[in-house]
Amino acid sequence: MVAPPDNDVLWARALHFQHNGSPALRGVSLGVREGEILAVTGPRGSGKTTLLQCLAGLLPAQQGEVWFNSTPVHTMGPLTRERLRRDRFGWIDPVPMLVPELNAWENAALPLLLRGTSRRRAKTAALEWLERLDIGDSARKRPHELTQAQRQRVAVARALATCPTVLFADEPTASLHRADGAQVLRTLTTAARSHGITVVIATHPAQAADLADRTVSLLDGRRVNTVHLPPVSETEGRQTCSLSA
Ligand SMILES: Nc1ncnc2c1ncn2[C@@H]1O[C@H](COP(=O)(O)OP(=O)(O)OP(=O)(O)O)[C@@H](O)[C@H]1O
Repeated sequence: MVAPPDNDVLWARALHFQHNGSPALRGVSLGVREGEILAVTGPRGSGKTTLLQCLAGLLPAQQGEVWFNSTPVHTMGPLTRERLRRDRFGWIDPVPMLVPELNAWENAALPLLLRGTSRRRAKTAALEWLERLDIGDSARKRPHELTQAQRQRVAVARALATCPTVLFADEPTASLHRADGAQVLRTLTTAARSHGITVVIATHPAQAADLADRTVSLLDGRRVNTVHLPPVSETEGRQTCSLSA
């Protein structure tokens, strides 16, 4: 087993995954640099979701390797992967999955509360992110009182509230109208850049060109090309996440 390059926060080698015998990934290798926004594009069924799930430790790689910093994820047991996901990763689904019994700020604060952050600090952090996502006024509303776009903003706030090392976003604007989607993406990428959060986002090529530093394209579970865009030098003025329990 060869350790990944130092400047890659995530690194995958020759990843294979089959869903019930049907191949979804056929030998995908890639590295994700710290602070980078990497877009994963490809037609429906090309393996984008499966790749993100393998990188995030949601699915165990069936063949190949996944490394987070210098730690092999592919050899971790389910509990260790779960802890890694809880402590270091954020995840945004195409359709917002909120707890119906909790209001918007409680949903956004949930990962912090699960980590043991005090309720007061978790609430403060959740409210800050809801404000940044222009949904602060609805902080006390339950999911059924919100529009789909508002629910997705809550899901984005929830993913950012922990200041994850890596944020995985699986077609996060799939359920939104174009204007809503564009604003959510802008807020997400601005927040990620200002906090040094690495982002791996499955998205359409048109959106990828606007928001990502680099694009990896998949077709039938294989990488087909990579587009390099000029690096964005926004490390100056970067904010830090200082939240603790
Ligand atoms: N749970 C599952 N059970 C069986 N097959 C699956 C499952 N999930 C994905 N697949 C299959 O694996 C392949 C890759 O799917 P995946 O969802 O990773 O691609 P995708 O690029 O994210 O597609 P989409 O844009 O439609 O979400 C597809 O052929 C898909 O039908």
